Amino acid sequence: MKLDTIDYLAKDASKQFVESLHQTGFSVLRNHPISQELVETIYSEWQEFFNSEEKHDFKFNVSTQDGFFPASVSETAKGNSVKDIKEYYHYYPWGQIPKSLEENIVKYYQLANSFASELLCWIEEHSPAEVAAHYSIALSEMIKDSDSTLLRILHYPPMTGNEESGAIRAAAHEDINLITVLPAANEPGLQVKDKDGTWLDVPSDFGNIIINIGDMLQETTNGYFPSTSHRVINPEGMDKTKARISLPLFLHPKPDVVLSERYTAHEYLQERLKELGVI
Ligand SMILES: O=C(O)CCC(=O)C(=O)O
Ligand SMILES: [Fe+2]
Repeated sequence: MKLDTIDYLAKDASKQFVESLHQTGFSVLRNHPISQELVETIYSEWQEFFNSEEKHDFKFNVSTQDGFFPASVSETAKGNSVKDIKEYYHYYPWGQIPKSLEENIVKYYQLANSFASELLCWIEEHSPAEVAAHYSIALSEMIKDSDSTLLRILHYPPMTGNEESGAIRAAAHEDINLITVLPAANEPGLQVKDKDGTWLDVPSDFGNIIINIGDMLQETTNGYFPSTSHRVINPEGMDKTKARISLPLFLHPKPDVVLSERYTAHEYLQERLKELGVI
């Protein structure tokens, strides 16, 4: 398996993009319309937030899952017993957000959502007819005005040497949602699992944007678009002292969208959150 970066401005970009998603579950775009300056500003604003004590004033609401998740309650990936070495913030447009961080996050949320909608149109356009026949509504309609789409701001702190044995920044997992839009983080570490089980580095040049398939689109397409395992490995050498910030947007359909004969989006999400021990 090979992950090339695709030029968003190329004539056949949409075709290459969708082919890569079909083959690998991942696609990496350069020359895309998401402002790198905005992404960098967000990284530095949130680094400051995670370094401050203010974050504890925004502790997540258990029932609605918005807000700050400290490392002590951080996720344990499905099938894993050790917690990931990370803390994060869940932003929803209806959820809590520090005033000083609101403007850029709202701007980014809107930009990335409309970009995702264009990419879902690309996916639909290049889906084989027998796959597209199972879309209950247009893919871009599934996420339109959805309250469930989640922007996660992730902070992987510098390594201290006291981490739990076997813990990594993000253990191997698959995303639950339809697709994920992920600007390359400010530090490396993201890897994707090849069909033969080898871990490959995702080309994460600063400025690239990574799109991956989640379980919901895999369910809807009966596996035509695979939801591939990925992880974030720990830094080595000099990089150990560096924090890593990343900004995945998890595109979630509206709850009553029918994904397949077996599931609506709501039913699917509940089942997966239960498995994760989040609810
Ligand atoms: O931090 C990253 O680059 C990836 C994070 C991720 O895969 C996730 O939060 O689902
Ligand atoms: Fe992920």
